[in-house]
Amino acid sequence: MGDYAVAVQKLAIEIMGAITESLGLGPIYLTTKLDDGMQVMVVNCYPKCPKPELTLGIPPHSDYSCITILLQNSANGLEICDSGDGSWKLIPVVRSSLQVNIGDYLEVLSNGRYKSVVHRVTLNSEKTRISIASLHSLGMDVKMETPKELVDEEHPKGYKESSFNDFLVFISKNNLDAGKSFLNTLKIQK
Ligand SMILES: O=C(O)CCC(=O)C(=O)O
Ligand SMILES: [Fe+2]
Repeated sequence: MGDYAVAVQKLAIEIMGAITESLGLGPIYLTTKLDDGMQVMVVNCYPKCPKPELTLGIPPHSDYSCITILLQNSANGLEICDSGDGSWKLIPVVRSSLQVNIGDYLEVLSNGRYKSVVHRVTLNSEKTRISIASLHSLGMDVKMETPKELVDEEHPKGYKESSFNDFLVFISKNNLDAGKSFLNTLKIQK
């Protein structure tokens, strides 16, 4: 697990380099902040369920990360919400691959050009599902903000800045199962 954690952090920094480059910010824009930042590893186990239609493994949420890199066993279950019509789409497991999800931080950084993905996990009656999620973000008190290069008349600043600590304060006071989203509290009403 230790070797995997180190390798996946390195990969996250590389992917984020490509993403910041795609935003015109250059490939090392966030490297130091991510290197010094938070990596949260979550190991999820969803046992077989005789009546999977009656429950969920994880309710709908978005991740408070820049990106989340997910390693899964062969049991399907991850679904993402189609922001167009609100329908749920199954993400089939592809053998020997990692799933990369965009988190709230990247939506803030990119001023909405990249969208944080709302996802959930369903259960199944045949197989136990195991996943390891690695969430990559900045340091506890380091605020993520939209750089001025990504704000102009056509793209006014859409998000307030926030840190991981701000997120922790939010979840300690709100029930995320009730559909409350931290990202929504950051959106600037236009
Ligand atoms: O188990 C999965 O596929 C997703 C897990 C997840 O969404 C999370 O840990 O935030
Ligand atoms: Fe998640």
